[in-house]
Amino acid sequence: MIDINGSSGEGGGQIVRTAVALSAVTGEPVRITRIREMRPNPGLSPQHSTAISALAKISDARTEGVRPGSREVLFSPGRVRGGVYDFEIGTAGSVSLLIHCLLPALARADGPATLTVRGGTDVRWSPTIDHLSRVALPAFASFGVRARLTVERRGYFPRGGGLVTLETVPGELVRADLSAPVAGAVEGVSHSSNLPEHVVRRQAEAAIGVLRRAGFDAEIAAEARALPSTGSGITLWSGWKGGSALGERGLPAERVGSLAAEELVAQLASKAAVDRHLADQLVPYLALAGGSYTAPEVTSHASTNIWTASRFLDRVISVEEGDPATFRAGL
Ligand SMILES: Nc1ncnc2c1ncn2[C@@H]1O[C@H](COP(=O)(O)OP(=O)(O)OP(=O)(O)O)[C@@H](O)[C@H]1O
Repeated sequence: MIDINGSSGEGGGQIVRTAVALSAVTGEPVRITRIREMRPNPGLSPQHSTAISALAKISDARTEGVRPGSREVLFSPGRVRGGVYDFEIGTAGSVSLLIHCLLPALARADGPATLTVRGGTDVRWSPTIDHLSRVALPAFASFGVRARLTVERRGYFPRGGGLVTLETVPGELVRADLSAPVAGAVEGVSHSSNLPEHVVRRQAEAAIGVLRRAGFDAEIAAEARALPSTGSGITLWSGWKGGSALGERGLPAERVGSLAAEELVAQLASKAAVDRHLADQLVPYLALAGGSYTAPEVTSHASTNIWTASRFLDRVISVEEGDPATFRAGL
């Protein structure tokens, strides 16, 4: 049994997701205490407890303390099974974070899996669904993760109701070295639901303006829909780097487009291979398969994720700070 102090480092939800994910992959039971102790709303949020319950279902795990508000969780996994699963995250919780939590286990399952996940696809403080499908999954694929994601319908805060299908095929994870950025054009999607058509156009035009001034051409798809939830956003990507922003009342569409483009331009200015978010999201795969990658910086999410992974796996991850910073894990 591995004991994890959930208030270590960043002390957020990611320690919990990474700990249960690696527990399911290694078969090593884990007890996580002091969960999100320093957050204004301590303990598990509904989003976290849904992720743990979903992973428990896939890995036939025995659990204790998995409910919103809980500060201590026990997770004792069985065998990870492929199959057909249907998960619903209430309160527009992030579909992407749920998938980040399940993916290491699904990659090592006893067969292919098809998941439908309902919840929020473009919500704050989490990867947009396009960051997951266009930036993270291609990078995970370099480590041998075979997954295909289809966005059937977006879901915005607070109503959610997004619908995503994930198909995975298990296999051996393989060492990868992502040391230089992938050269490629900037692509993107500007999207909205139940808002005037000009919102997606203005978001995209503002983004293109910022990107042009920085020397990048971009092709941005426009997606204006009428869905159960209302909202807007834009995600831009190039290789293993992304930038995104979400609309909100009072925030002009031009500002939303510029914010996403400025984020991507800042990431592209670095010689690093991956963006600052992907750098923490890749840690479980680096720890499982070995290899290396470069990132613009070492965030506290990244160092906390390395610490969590080191509790489950012997492979030592070393980090050289700088821009680019190098993350490396031996054979
Ligand atoms: N704009 C973004 N693009 C891509 N990834 C993002 C973005 N914003 C956040 N993330 C990623 O989402 C994850 C958030 O982890 P974090 O622990 O903060 O989540 P949480 O479960 O909401 O926890 P808490 O509420 O305790 O902070 C990290 O992997 C982070 O890199």
